[in-house]
Amino acid sequence: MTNIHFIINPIAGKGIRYLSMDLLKSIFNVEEFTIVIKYSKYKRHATELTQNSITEDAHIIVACGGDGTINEVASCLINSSVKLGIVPMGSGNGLASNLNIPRKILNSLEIIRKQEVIKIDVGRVNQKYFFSNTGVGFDATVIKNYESNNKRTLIGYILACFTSINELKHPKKLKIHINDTQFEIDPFLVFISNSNELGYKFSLTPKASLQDGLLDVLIITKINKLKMIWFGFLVLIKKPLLLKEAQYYQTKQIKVQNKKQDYFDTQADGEFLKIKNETLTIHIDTKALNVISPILA
Ligand SMILES: Nc1ncnc2c1ncn2[C@@H]1O[C@H](COP(=O)(O)OP(=O)(O)OP(=O)(O)O)[C@@H](O)[C@H]1O
Repeated sequence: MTNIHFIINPIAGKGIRYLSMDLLKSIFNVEEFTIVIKYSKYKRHATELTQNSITEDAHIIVACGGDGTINEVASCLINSSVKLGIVPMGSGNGLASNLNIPRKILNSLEIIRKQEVIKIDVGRVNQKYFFSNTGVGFDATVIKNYESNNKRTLIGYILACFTSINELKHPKKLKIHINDTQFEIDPFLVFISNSNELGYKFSLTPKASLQDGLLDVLIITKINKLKMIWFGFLVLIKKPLLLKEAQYYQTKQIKVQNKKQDYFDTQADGEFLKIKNETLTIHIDTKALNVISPILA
């Protein structure tokens, strides 16, 4: 028997997310599968539920939600033989889209039933895992505003971008160590990505791959508000790297130091995060997670 556990974030995306046992039984034959359904009740609860599922000998744990839910579930499955399944129920669903997992629930369940697994890379910023992206500067401010406006939709992200343009405080003089070089910048954005998609098919790191053992890094120095709007336009037409101030790197590790402050306002997979340290060390663990995906291994 295969033990399959579904961990559902009921407020992901447009909200009121659920899966019925009848639907699941119609796809996962009860003679082959034992099905368990759990709902998260608060932030980070999916992590506790996943840890319990591992103790209960789950073979497959399915994160049903967006990138935040996937992060909470997958962080417990690094270097484990338990397979991660994904049912995209979030707003952006960047990681699911990069993995070619369809948004239609029935289709994503069919993929999970086939159990074809690939290994993907996993990023880490200090002690915190990320699967899609992390960053300092504009993206962290956008996520902070997105979380406070309570609209988990594309409109929510767009509103958060406009609020952030008005209130962005550029972190001062960050020291960057990357690929044997060091330099100092006043950044608009230091964005580090494992995946090539932010969500809604937008990307800041179009060359990124989940399986290349590398992090893709977009660094943009301080720009004025007009340039920020120009950058937004370039993102919309999928040409973010045309911005003159954009520098693009691929690396296994990047260090970001802030000598003026002993904390960073950052984000990991679209969740706002304050990290109390004057240095962020961001690196990649190659092929450390087993994910059920229609992409061939
Ligand atoms: N019952 C709950 N009540 C409130 N928050 C919850 C609950 N369950 C989970 N959460 C939190 O909801 C947040 C958002 O989840 P998630 O990222 O999956 O959805 P999303 O933001 O709509 O999608 P995406 O990140 O793909 O845009 C996560 O931080 C998670 O911890």
